Amino acid sequence: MYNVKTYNAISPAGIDHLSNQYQVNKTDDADAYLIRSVDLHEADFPKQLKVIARAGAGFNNIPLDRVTEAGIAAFNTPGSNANAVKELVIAMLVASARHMFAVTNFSAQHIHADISLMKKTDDRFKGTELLGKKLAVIGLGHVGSLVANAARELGMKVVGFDPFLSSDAAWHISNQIERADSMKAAIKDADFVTVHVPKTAETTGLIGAEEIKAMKDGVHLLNYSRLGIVDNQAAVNALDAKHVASYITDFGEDVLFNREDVVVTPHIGGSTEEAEANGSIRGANIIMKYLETGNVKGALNLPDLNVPFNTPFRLTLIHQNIPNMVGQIATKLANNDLNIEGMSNAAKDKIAYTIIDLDEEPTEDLVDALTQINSIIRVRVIKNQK
Ligand SMILES: NC(=O)C1=CN([C@@H]2O[C@H](COP(=O)(O)OP(=O)(O)OC[C@H]3O[C@@H](n4cnc5c(N)ncnc54)[C@H](O)[C@@H]3O)[C@@H](O)[C@H]2O)C=CC1
Ligand SMILES: O=C(O)C(=O)COP(=O)(O)O
Repeated sequence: MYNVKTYNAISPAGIDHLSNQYQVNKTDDADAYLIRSVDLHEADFPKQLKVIARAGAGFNNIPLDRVTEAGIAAFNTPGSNANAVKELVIAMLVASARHMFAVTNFSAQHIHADISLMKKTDDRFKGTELLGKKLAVIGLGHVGSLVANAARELGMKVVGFDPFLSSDAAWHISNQIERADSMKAAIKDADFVTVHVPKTAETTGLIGAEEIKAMKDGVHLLNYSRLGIVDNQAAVNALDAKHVASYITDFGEDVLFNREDVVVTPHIGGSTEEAEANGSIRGANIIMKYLETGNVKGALNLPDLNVPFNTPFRLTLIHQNIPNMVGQIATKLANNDLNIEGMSNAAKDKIAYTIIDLDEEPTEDLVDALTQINSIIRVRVIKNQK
């Protein structure tokens, strides 16, 4: 039986997807965590924790260095909630162009009045259309590409900027999206700017005072990525100067509250029934695959290694990516008279991962001996359940 611990509201679809070999939230001493955006930076991890699956895209809540040092595999589920974010961003584009937040406030305050009369004397709620306006999309991954394509479908001119665009992501972008070579080129004449990049040291403050200054007067700015990617104080200064028309973000901060020109949604970009179910089912699949086979695809801190599991036992080893590791491991197995049926190895940056298939069960002494090799981080024995 494997133990899974969940954090945040995890869709029951993912919990129900786990096989009967799994029990959920019965103990803190879990083999796997299934999480959303809980901040794990200060968390201690139980010794037997082997995998963290983040149901969702952003993984800045996981202390990847510390998790890797503890031999814990970490995964996210990029794309599982991208459509949810896209739909909300499109809604916010329309809402900002049509002053929808000021309009609903006005209506709420004039509940008994014939409010349709006001528009005959007052044109403060006259909006603009998206058709023909220019949208700059910063970051063209799972979310950004969907936003760009949808805005194009609405008749907007769309320009994208993503210096690290993967070839896979490029396939999903309409050929009608203009490609900018720099952030400045993308934002300079955009009516709307929306940001869809992960939060990293490099993207913190990506949209600061200088970038906002380079935008055109009356721009609408959207941040559905993370707190800190847009410098909120710089955005407020530009709103005060009437340079930015509105700022719409999923990540609130004190400086943003009580302003008519700011809309803060409470981190709900990915909060739909469908997106939460997608993410939790993908998270459950990741956990089952990793715990039951050791195979890895798309981890944040381990290389891909997918080997059909056809022997009764398997050893998996997470270790430093340095010379002679595989030699040392093979020698320990030979010293224990264990025949290697199959062996595969892959590396990602400083970390390597080795899978060894065996007909016989490795002894505890062998596992101890392997664990004691300098630079081996974690050794696991997996019994084939099939
Ligand atoms: N508000 C919400 O509820 C949600 C927020 N997000 C946030 O959106 C982010 C993006 O999500 P996905 O599109 O699924 O991730 P993704 O990994 O598919 O795409 C991110 C893209 O950003 C690009 N990028 C990285 N640094 C860049 C830079 N300096 N300038 C321009 N582009 C850059 C990458 O090359 C990549 O194509 C997540 O990391 C998360 O923080 C994602 C889902 C829901
Ligand atoms: O997937 C993401 O990056 C999100 O921001 C969604 O976060 P959540 O799972 O709703 O806490």
